[in-house]
Amino acid sequence: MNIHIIGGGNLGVAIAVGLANYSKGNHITITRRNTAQIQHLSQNGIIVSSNNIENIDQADLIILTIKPYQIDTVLNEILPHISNKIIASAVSGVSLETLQQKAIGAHPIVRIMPNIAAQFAESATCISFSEQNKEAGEHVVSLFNYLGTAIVIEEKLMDAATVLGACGTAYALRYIRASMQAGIEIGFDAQTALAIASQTAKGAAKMALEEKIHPEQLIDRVTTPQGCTIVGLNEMEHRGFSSALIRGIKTSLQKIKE
Ligand SMILES: NC(=O)C1=CN([C@@H]2O[C@H](COP(=O)(O)OP(=O)(O)OC[C@H]3O[C@@H](n4cnc5c(N)ncnc54)[C@H](O)[C@@H]3O)[C@@H](O)[C@H]2O)C=CC1
Ligand SMILES: O=C(O)[C@@H]1CCC=N1
Repeated sequence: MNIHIIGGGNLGVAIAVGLANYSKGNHITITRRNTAQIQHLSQNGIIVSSNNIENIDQADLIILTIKPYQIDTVLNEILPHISNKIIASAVSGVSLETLQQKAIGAHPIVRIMPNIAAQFAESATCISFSEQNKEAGEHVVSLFNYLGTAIVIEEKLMDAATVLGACGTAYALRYIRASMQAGIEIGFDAQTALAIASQTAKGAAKMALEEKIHPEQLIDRVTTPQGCTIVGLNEMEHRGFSSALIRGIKTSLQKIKE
C-alpha cells in the first residue's frame, strides 16, 4: 500500500515507524512543514517531505495526524489533488459527519484513534466508520492490526476512546513514574527502578489481556493474607488512587467535549 501520513508530529511519526518496522510491502510518506526534526526517518525507508500534495494522487490511504485546527487548511490543500481516496483521520474531536462534509462526500472517511505505542506495534487503536464505508474501514482495521490491536467501536464512543486509549498511554506512564520514584526511595538506582516498574506493569497488562478476567481476581492472587500487598493497596485507596484516576479520565473527556 502507498500510505501518505500528513502531520509528522508525535503520533504521525509513531505510526510511520510502526508501519515501517512491523508491516511489509508498504510505501510510507510522512509530511510536515518543517522536516528537520524527522529527516532521520528516511533511514527507515520512509519518504519525508514538506509537500503535502507531491505524489498524493498515488496514495491508497491518507492518514491525518494533524491538530483539529489544522484540518481545514490541510483538506483545502489536498482535496483538489485526489479522487476517491481512503482518508483515515486521527484528529481528536472531529466527527465522521464533519469530515465527510468537508471532503464533500467524495472520499471514504474512517476515524482512527491509535496511541503512540503504534511505534512498537502495541497500540490500542479504536476505529469507526459508516456502513457505507465498510470496505474502507475494514482495510484500515487490517492495517492497524499490524500496529497492535484494532477495535471497531461506535462513533459516539470515539471521544471516550481517545481518553481511555490514547491519553491512557500518559496515565499509565505516570503510574510507572510514580512507582519508579518510590523504588528509588526504597533503595534502587533510577535505571533499575524503571526497569522493574516497567516490566511489572507490562506483566500485569499481559495477564489482564491473556486471562480476560476482572483485575481484582488477579489482585487476589498477589495479596497474601496479612501480607504487605494488601496494606499497601489499602493505603493507596485511602489516599484516593482509583478515585484520582477516574476523576482524571472524566476531566480529560470533558475537555474533548468542549
Ligand atoms: N499524541 C498522541 O498520543 C495522540 C494524538 N492524537 C491526535 O493526533 C493529532 C496530532 O497530535 P500530535 O501528534 O500529538 O501533535 P503534534 O503537534 O506532535 O503533531 C502535529 C504535526 O502536524 C504538523 N503540521 C501542522 N500543519 C501541517 C500542515 N499544514 N501540513 C503538514 N503537517 C502539518 C506539525 O508540524 C506537527 O508536526 C491531534 O489531532 C491529536 O489529538 C490522537 C491520538 C494520540
Ligand atoms: O492530548 C491530546 O489532546 C491528544 C489526544 C489524545 C492524546 N493526545
